[in-house]
Amino acid sequence: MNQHFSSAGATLPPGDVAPAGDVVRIVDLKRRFGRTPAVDGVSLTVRKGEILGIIGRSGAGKSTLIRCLNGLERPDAGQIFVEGREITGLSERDLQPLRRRIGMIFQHFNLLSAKTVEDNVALPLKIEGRSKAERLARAAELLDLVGLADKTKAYPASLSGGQKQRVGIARALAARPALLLSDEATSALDPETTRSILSLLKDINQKLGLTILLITHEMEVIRTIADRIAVLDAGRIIEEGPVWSVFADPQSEVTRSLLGGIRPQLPAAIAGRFARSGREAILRIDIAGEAARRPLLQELAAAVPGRYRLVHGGIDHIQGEPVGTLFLGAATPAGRLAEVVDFLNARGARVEVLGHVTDDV
Ligand SMILES: Nc1ncnc2c1ncn2[C@@H]1O[C@H](COP(=O)(O)OP(=O)(O)OP(=O)(O)O)[C@@H](O)[C@H]1O
Repeated sequence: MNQHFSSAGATLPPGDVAPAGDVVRIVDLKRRFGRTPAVDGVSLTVRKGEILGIIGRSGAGKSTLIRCLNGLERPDAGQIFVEGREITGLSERDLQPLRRRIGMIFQHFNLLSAKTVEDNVALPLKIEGRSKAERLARAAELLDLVGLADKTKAYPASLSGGQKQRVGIARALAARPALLLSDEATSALDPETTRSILSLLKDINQKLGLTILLITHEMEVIRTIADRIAVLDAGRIIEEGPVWSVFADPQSEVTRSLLGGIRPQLPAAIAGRFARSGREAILRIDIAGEAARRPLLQELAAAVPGRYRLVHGGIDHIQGEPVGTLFLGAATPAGRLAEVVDFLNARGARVEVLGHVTDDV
């Protein structure tokens, strides 16, 4: 892997080689603007072949983190290693070859309107001084990969947003980067086009083993393609883990709020009928992994007598793991609701009693 850096001129202090498999390693990175700590001690690793999603609200520090990573911003403290080479502190000249190891795609595509699709894709290779024949062959190969083989001679203005982003992806891959950095790459696209671009990115990740760092404010994007998620807030990583487990059991209020839009909610028609005298409790049951695989409801009915019915919810699959929320109506003999909650908790479910209804919702 290090052969790419023969001209980088960066020397590594002993012991500072990133472990094999880490494409990016960020250690205690800090960057402040006046009194604002935009990035406030971020440590993060992007492993070879994975898709890591970084999510955060507006102002969380995502752009600053990216700008530090691609060398556009100088951090105040901390270190960034790309394929084991430290980039922090390098001169602009020494940074250039390392910068080429990172391909970027952007929200607004950043294509050159006066150049054809093929020339846009080949541009990074022109900058590298590759021959025209080599550039055209690589552009053709990449346009085929992104499904635009018939648009070689077209100009960006004649393309749809999704097609423009496909050109952006092809261009980002031209110089065979170690990392693809996606900065809100689907934020300007409609939901259907977003799905097709995400599916293309996943496909490329699997086919080429390409490592992807994806910055977004949309949980749906993370859910669809990321392996791991890191939640950034006020310049800090406040939560990190496999996507399915963070979705199943978010630890922070910020993550819960970011997940708000895509987590199942009790329909307002039911919540609006909560009544003090209701006999039937409505429970929210969050389950994932093992708890979602077992016949939980059957076991519950056998352990605590009562009438149980599913009023809303279901099981989704994230990275092949079952993750879901069930809204259960539980009419149990007086005083036994606590047993239901304890039973479910003991089997790894998280349970919340939302309210009570009369039997007819
Ligand atoms: N050049 C700058 N000068 C002053 N303050 C800055 C500068 N760049 C960023 N900031 C501040 O740093 C904090 C983090 O900003 P940043 O743009 O990195 O967040 P973000 O997560 O990318 O937000 P968004 O999603 O809105 O782009 C914000 O409070 C922002 O106002």
